[in-house]
Amino acid sequence: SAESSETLFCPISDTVAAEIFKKKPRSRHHRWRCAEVTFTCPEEALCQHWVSSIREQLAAIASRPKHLLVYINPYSGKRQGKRIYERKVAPLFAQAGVSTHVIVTERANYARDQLKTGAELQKFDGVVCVGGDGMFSEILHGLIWRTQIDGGVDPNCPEEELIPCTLRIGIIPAGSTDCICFATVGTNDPVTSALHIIVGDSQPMDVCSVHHNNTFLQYSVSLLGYGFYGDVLTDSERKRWMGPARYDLSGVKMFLTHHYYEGTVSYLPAKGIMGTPRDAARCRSGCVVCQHNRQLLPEKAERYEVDEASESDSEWRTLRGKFLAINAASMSCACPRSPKGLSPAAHLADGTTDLILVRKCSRFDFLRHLLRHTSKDDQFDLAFVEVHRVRRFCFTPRHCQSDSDLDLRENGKHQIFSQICRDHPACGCAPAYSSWNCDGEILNHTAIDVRVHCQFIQLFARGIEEPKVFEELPNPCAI
Ligand SMILES: Nc1ncnc2c1ncn2[C@@H]1O[C@H](COP(=O)(O)OP(=O)(O)OP(=O)(O)O)[C@@H](O)[C@H]1O
Ligand SMILES: CCCCCCCCCCCCC/C=C/[C@@H](O)[C@H](CO)NC(=O)CCCCC
Ligand SMILES: [Ca+2]
Repeated sequence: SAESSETLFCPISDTVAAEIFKKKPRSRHHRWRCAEVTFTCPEEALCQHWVSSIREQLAAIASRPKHLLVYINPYSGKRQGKRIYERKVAPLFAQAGVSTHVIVTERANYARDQLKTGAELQKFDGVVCVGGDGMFSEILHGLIWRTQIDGGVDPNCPEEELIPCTLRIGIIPAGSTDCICFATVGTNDPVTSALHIIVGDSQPMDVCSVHHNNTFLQYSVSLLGYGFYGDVLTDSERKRWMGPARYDLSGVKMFLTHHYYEGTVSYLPAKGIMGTPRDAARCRSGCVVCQHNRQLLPEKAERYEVDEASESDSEWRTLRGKFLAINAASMSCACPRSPKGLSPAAHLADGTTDLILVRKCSRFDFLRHLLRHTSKDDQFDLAFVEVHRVRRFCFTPRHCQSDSDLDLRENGKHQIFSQICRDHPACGCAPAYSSWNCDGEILNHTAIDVRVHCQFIQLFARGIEEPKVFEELPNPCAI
């Protein structure tokens, strides 16, 4: 009788593929590809039995999503989002039996607003965004907001214990920076991300809430940057038509302008935790530092009391000065521009953020600091740079000590003058204020209060896998 064969869908990493097929691993680490493995057996009935058993086993894995809500931003990055999804991702979802409800966004905040109020979320196992960090931010805001309102929690209160979101978020990278995807997967490759979604991976992630007085402003998972990165973002928004290259042009421009800003930073150091921002070790798949530090935090009710106690214990530290940049990196912020990131030893899910203060220095020194983001040298090993691992911090710009100053400034006057100064750096008048870059969005307040919420959301990812040495791999024939 004729032999029967059936091809099964099997995502594997390059290194495992190399071991199975005895090829050399490809140089671009962390990419996953589909491989076809054909099994043959002498009887068709037996073959069908195998196929249906394997399908049943796969369907029984509860962590694998079966129904996904997908939002595509058609204007992300090089405007390839729709094409990337249709050509590279949709066929994989179909092959893996994942059903989808796909929505192409019609305007900015379309996805966020739908998730906040309209979308019926009960029937989905996760929400996927096709786009960049801004699109991810929309999904994050929609889901967090919806969860708090449904649970009766007031997001405007900075002390409120937020309710974590249960729906996982998937990112199909199609943006300009793709920092969140890169730092959680190790590459910004749509096929790899689709496969992590299909196999149902989970990666917890910290979320910072940002408040001004008692008003909620925004959530952040990657970079909160005042000074250099705030100015780069403000300038680059007017060059959106250039696509991803806008950041390079604005980066050079803002480096040459060399503005510094005065202000006061207060922070609550993360005490008793494992890890420091100067460690050589990195946050990797199954990170023990993240697991350990999560366990240090007491459960909900007690945690609130402990935070209150430590804050009143005056463990807060305060620094004043002139800063070229104030950055809070809740994760490494690794991206194709800087594969080691703004804070290479930061952790995805340890309940802390790395507060990096770059004080006023010469252009030459600032360039040394920036260039070290792209080399092996330590960007913190410079006299004008300091870094602290913190649970919470506040910033107040120098000219903003009272509420009345604040209202005047934020209602336009400051915006107009700082814009004139930015556009005409030759006027010699340095602007008093920068803006906060919050995961690629500009905040419209400069005095902010930031608090880290440990492991607040879950992504369809598994963290960056350490490349394995060949000999360490099990022999597939022996399993
Ligand atoms: N249909 C749409 N039309 C215009 N803007 C949109 C639309 N859908 C989403 N947006 C907005 O586009 C902005 C940029 O999107 P996104 O982050 O996906 O791309 P990017 O800026 O190129 O990438 P990155 O954030 O990685 O730098 C987001 O702020 C998002 O709110
Ligand atoms: C003169 C040579 C200088 C070389 C310096 C390279 C330093 C690169 C560090 C890159 C840090 C990226 C941090 C990520 C921030 C994202 O949340 C945000 C949203 O996508 N992207 C930007 O704000 C876009 C920010 C782009 C900054 C360039
Ligand atoms: Ca963190």
